[in-house]
Amino acid sequence: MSKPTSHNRISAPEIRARKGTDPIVALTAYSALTARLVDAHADIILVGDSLAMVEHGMSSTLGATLDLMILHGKSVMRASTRALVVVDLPFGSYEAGPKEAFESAARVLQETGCSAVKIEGGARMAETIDFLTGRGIPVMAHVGLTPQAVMTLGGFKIQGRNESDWPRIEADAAAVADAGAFAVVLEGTLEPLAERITNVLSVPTIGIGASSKCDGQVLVLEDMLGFSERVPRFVRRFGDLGQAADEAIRSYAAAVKDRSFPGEAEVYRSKVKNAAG
Ligand SMILES: Nc1nc(=O)c2c([nH]1)NC[C@@H]1CN(c3ccc(C(=O)N[C@@H](CCC(=O)O)C(=O)O)cc3)CN21
Ligand SMILES: CC(C)C(=O)C(=O)O
Ligand SMILES: [Mg+2]
Repeated sequence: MSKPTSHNRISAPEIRARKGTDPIVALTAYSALTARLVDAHADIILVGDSLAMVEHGMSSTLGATLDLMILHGKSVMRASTRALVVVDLPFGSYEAGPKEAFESAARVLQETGCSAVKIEGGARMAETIDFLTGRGIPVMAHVGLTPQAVMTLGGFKIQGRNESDWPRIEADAAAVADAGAFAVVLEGTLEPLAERITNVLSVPTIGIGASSKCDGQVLVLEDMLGFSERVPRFVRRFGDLGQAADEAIRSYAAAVKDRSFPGEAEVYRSKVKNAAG
């Protein structure tokens, strides 16, 4: 029996088994263009609901809808072959209960062909994570700074600044791991707390603004490429593509205005055909 092509991808169990081995490389991608670039080097491509802000100019992630996530998920799947593709379940598509979460997650897997979903929340999401994983849907969890809770948190606030909050965040991470999550994103948490959680958890932690001791790291691609104008402190700009793009677009505009574009090589000058041949 020939293997379906999707089985050439890294699987959720393979990511789980990476705990304590070499670091897991994850990045976001929302489109075919960026998915192709990331697929060459990353273990996990996350179709993050941050696309609401980065790609659609919204001021939070709350405006991402299930239809929008599926549209971007399909695009990423078409242009990737190796990486495990995880799609964020957006705000309002899973919080009401396990059944709502299953219906949303099943749509995402069926319509995009991706392998897993990510949901935000700790202990309160344990029942939902157990329900999904028990029905064939791998779940990546996300605790600490959970951007979908921006309104109740009062902003994108780093978590665990008060040591009295640590037991709650540790319990959240343990609860989602026990419920069957194959990995846990730890976002915007104090470094020693992230290290402690990584040491006690049986599944990999993927850090963003967390700790180099996490089992892997994730960043928003446009942030690390240097496209984003303002970025959180935890972002390292590994490139300056925003400036490179600005210079290219400026040159194009100048060339159009001074009529140096299009040039000889960029126009068609073959002999004009006439009735005589
Ligand atoms: N482009 C982009 N990159 C991201 O990393 C990202 C998104 N969008 N959207 C969803 C969330 C929101 N994120 C954010 C956004 C801002 C801060 C931020 O400005 N934090 C302050 C610290 C605040 C504090 O100390 O409590 C900072 O200075 O880094 C953090 C995470 C991370 N995620
Ligand atoms: C930052 C990552 C973890 C995310 O959830 C997103 O991009 O939406
Ligand atoms: Mg997200």
